[in-house]
Amino acid sequence: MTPPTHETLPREGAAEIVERLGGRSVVLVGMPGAGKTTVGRRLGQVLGLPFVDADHEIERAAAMTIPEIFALHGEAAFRDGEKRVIARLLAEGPRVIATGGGAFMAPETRDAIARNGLSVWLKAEVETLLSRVKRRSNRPLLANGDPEGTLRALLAVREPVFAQADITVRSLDIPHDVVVNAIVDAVGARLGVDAARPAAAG
Ligand SMILES: Nc1ncnc2c1ncn2[C@@H]1O[C@H](COP(=O)(O)OP(=O)(O)O)[C@@H](O)[C@H]1O
Ligand SMILES: O=C(O)C1=C[C@@H](OP(=O)(O)O)[C@@H](O)[C@H](O)C1
Ligand SMILES: [Mg+2]
Repeated sequence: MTPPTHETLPREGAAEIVERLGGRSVVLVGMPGAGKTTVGRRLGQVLGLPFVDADHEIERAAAMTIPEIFALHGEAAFRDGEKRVIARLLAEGPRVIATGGGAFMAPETRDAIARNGLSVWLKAEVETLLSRVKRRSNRPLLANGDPEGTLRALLAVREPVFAQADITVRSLDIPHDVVVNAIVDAVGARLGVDAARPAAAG
C-alpha cells in the first residue's frame, strides 16, 4: 500500500473531465497572489493537460519582462498583448491557462473564455494576497510603495467581475495540492463527472 504520489497522477476522473471539456481550457482568474501560476501548473499535471501562463507567453512574445513592457510601452500596450495572447492560447485547444490578475477585466477576454474555456476564480483575502506578493517584486502595478492600498483598490473594482467566473474556489494558505483537488472537484461537479475523486491509495 503506497500512498498516492505525484507519479500516480493524473487523478481518477481526469480523463472524463478532459473529454467533457470538449476542447475547452480551464482558465484561472483572480488577483495577483491568488496562486494562479503556482496552482495552475499542478492542476495541469493532475488533469493531464498542458499548462501555460499567459504572462510568461506575453514575456516570450515581447522578448522582455512584464516590468520592462510596462516601463517601455505602458500598461495599455501590455493589455493589448494580453488580449491577443489569451485569445491565441484559447484557440490552441484544451489547456490549463493561468491569466494575469487584470486579464479577466477585458470584456473581449471574458467573452473568449466563455466560448472556449471554463473560468475558475481563485479567491483570497487581501491579507493573504499581500503576504504572498511581498515575496516577489515583478508586479509593476504593486510597485508604488503602497501594495496593500493598491490591492484593496484593485479588489474593489475587480471582485464583482471575478464573481462572474463559472466556478469559485478559495485559495487559502494550505498545501497547493489541496487547492488543486478542490478545483478538480468543482470542475468535475460542474461537468457532471461522478468519478472526479482522488484515487484511493494502493
Ligand atoms: N495555497 C497556497 N498556500 C500558500 N502559498 C501559496 C498558495 N498558492 C500560492 N502561494 C504562493 O503565493 C505566491 C504567489 O503565487 P502565484 O502563483 O505567483 O500567484 P498569481 O499567479 O495568482 O499572482 C507564490 O509564492 C506561491 O508559492
Ligand atoms: O493584476 C494585474 O493587473 C497584473 C497581474 C500580474 O499577474 P499575476 O496576477 O499573475 O500576478 C501581471 O499580469 C501584471 O503585472 C498585471
Ligand atoms: Mg501569475
